[in-house]
Amino acid sequence: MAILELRNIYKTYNPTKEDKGEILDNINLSIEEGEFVAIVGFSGSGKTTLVNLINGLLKPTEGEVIFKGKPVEDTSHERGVIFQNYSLLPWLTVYQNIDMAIQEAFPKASKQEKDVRVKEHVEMVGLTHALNKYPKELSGGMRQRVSVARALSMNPEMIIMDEPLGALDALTRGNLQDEILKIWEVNKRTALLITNDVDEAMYMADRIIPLKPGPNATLGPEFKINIERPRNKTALNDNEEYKKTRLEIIEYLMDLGEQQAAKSTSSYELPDLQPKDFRWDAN
Ligand SMILES: Nc1ncnc2c1ncn2[C@@H]1O[C@H](COP(=O)(O)OP(=O)(O)OP(=O)(O)O)[C@@H](O)[C@H]1O
Repeated sequence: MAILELRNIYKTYNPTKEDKGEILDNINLSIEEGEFVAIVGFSGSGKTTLVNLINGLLKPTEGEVIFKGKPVEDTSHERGVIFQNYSLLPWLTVYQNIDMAIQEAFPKASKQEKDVRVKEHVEMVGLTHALNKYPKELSGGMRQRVSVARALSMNPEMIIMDEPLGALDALTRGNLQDEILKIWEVNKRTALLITNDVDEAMYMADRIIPLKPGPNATLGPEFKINIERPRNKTALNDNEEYKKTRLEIIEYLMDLGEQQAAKSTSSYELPDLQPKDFRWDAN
């Protein structure tokens, strides 16, 4: 059963102006319960706008976002978002940041239940030693771990990730990818990852859907990643299916980039593409 459906989404931030600045157009997507879907997009193509529409922070100009059969009207702890920029409250400790989220999702839980839940999730991301630290005392990787713990502590049915690991070094990024995958598999959640990293998308997702460059960005054809889980980064480099699909995706994105460059006088950035013969070393 589809847990999330995007139906004919059109989004502009200036509906009344002559130059409407259309961001997204004709976005249609259906995500099944338990799936892990990645959307790979060009910089500035409208990825965050799409996340905010799904999350309920924004409303589509036209079309509908349907979650569990009902139109999304507002944010909800059923959809946990892990943002690009950690978004922790700087005046609260790790414990307090997570406690606040739990308070919102489980207002009737007792103090002790909430305490157990905070500690359980902090432990899940290996930060028990930093429970009483403030965000400024943590590294980027640790802050992002807190964001992951906070999103998951609300027990969301769907985890939505907006380029959550972009700012991290390769080792921390690899470790967090594995942690997120573990949590997704063990808890049988649905996940949507927005990224500009094709390899990250291929390692984590069941299907990859490109978001074409805007204005009027729309979704491209999906690429299925038919590779058994758990996936092993070293083995993936020699997996024929992986190599073939990776090449298809990269060629598709490069073609899109070239078409866009021919149309546009302004410069823009491609997704994080690596040369076709690049080998991804395991961490
Ligand atoms: N509140 C807003 N009002 C007007 N325009 C906006 C607003 N938010 C975003 N935009 C514009 O919408 C377009 C898409 O922005 P968005 O942040 O969704 O893209 P993105 O793919 O997430 O970008 P990046 O890869 O840089 O994070 C950009 O041209 C941006 O300037």
